[in-house]
Amino acid sequence: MEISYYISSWLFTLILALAPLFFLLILKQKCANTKHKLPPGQMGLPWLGETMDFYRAQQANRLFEDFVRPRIARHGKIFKTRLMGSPTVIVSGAEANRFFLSNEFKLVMSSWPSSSVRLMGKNSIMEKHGEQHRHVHGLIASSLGSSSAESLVPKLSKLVQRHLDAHWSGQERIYLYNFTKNLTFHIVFECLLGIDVELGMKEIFERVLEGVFAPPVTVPGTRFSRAMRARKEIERMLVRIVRKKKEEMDRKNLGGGGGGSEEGGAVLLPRYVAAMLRGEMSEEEVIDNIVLLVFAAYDTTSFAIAMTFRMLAHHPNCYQLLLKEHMDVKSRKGEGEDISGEDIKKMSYTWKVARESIRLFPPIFGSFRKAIVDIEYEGFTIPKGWKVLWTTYGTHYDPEHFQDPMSFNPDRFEEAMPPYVYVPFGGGPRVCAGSQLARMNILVLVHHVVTRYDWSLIHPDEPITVDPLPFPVHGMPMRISPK
Ligand code: HEM
Repeated sequence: MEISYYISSWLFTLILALAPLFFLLILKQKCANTKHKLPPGQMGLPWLGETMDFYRAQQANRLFEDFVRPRIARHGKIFKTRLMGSPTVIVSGAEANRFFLSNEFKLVMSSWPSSSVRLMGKNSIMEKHGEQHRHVHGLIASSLGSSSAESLVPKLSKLVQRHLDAHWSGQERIYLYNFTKNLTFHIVFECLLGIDVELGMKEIFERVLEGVFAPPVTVPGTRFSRAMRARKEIERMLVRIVRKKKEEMDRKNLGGGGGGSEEGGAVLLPRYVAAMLRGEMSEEEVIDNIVLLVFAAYDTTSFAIAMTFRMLAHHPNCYQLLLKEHMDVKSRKGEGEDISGEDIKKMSYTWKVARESIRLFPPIFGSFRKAIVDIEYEGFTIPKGWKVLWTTYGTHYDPEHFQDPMSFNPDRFEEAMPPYVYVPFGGGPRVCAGSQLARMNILVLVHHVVTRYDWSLIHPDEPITVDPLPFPVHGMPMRISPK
């Protein structure tokens, strides 16, 4: 009796003594919860999260309609989910684009699947940060600043005509998307890099690109292991080409301050090799960045061209305006005289048509970043290590920025856009380094097609699928006849 009385009074004293401590702990937890408030949203199943819904929507090219929009309606423009095991916050709107894209390296860093990194190489621009990133980005961007890109026009125009002669002459039906892929591949190598395309090169590159988003399984027979083998083949080819260029430039003593510009203006390989000779880039960096450029340019530009023609087929009035623009350019040329960088400036309506097509059909839906610190944004905390996904659709399809957003209206580009609203080429330090080349590629091809051929689409509403970037399922067959 005495013992039980002793124990209960001892317990009572202990509880009394610890009560303030418990109270403080609960208070602290509550404060922490309100201070570190996670965005609303569903994390879904363990590890898998909402991955299946995300990929189903993406594959049908309905990521915004079927995945993002319903969640914005439920939770608002910032919401959390879980994709492929990673807690992820999806953000929408111009302010979110500005915040996350301009804070690259400070709050976030771009985040690619390990298969992409292994196939592009760990020395490519996608894996570079800070000063090293700025150097490589600067080399590409200065080769393709608007005036340098315009200096590529004569070469690009000859290449386009050569491809039209080789693949369209005498044909009644061509596959536009497949044609533009082949053409873009040659443009990147021959016009931008200054490398002749060798037999079988494109097929090997395609095998590399097929594995870029595949699971990184190295068992023989998988997409990824095939892609890794192709990557080694490409590497051998490129090492030979880069070393040959290095010897040539070494002999001519062209490594110095001119950055290789003595070797031919905007052409990039001599610039890369000059940086190598100055000790600013390694051979591995040059090789990895060549592979990365093909990956960055190939499917994106081809899809942009395909969608521009699709929109022209759907909007005959716009086509008439565009055709007049090109016939005017052609009529001012002498017999056999080719277009120049100056003529590109006269294709402003065509560029509006292309920009509007890319707004509605962005080749890249957005991209992933990883939080490198805890981020406070809009009253929520995004914990360090979480992924952030910004999307082009978040602004491109928003009536706040684009009146009647799903309608095709090239004239909306007469007004200047506020920053971070029209973002098919991204923004901030990682803004697309090749947007000017994409512009030249689109304008020059459109010019030669519409001035030389009458054309119509065989499937004007051809379905688009995504794997991992969007493309028309039948390769966009077109009926053509010479004018
Ligand atoms: C219509 C065609 C194109 C579209 C829509 C496009 C879109 C984009 C986007 C959205 C990004 C940023 C990705 C991110 O923020 O993570 C990007 C980056 C990049 N693009 Fe493009 N691109 C196109 C064509 C090209 C071409 C033709 C080239 C070069 C030949 C190119 C080279 C690059 C490079 C090097 C980067 C990485 C920049 C960096 O990390 O600093 N792109 N592109």
